[in-house]
Amino acid sequence: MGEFKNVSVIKKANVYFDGMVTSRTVRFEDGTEKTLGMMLPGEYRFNADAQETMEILSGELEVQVAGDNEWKTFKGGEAFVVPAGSFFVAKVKEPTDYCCSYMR
Ligand SMILES: O=P(O)(O)O[C@H]1O[C@H](CO)[C@@H](O)[C@H]1O
Ligand SMILES: Nc1ncnc2[nH]cnc12
Repeated sequence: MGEFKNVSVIKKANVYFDGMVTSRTVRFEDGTEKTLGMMLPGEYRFNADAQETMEILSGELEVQVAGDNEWKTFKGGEAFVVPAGSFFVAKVKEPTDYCCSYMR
């Protein structure tokens, strides 16, 4: 599914880590939101208030989700889940395109 239909897109970009990570918010008719983002190479910690699913569209990163003591590599076509109220650390190896789905 390469596109979303009947959505609202918030004009203002979400900017993190001095612009090394940016995203756009897409709002669906049922009130749920996803963000479409790009992460440039670097290491970042992301807080996750709500549970989220990070779908990697292209690129490569290593991820450690809160509490895990291992790093897992994800590439285009793969995804990982971050529990609500936790965080994950990402070591981004190349520009990484992602779609993050937030569970309300
Ligand atoms: O949405 P909050 O909790 O502010 O967290 C966001 O802000 C932090 C970067 O400033 C990252 O951890 C990102 O996940
Ligand atoms: N928790 C998060 N998940 C995905 N992208 C983000 N950008 C900033 N925080 C994020």
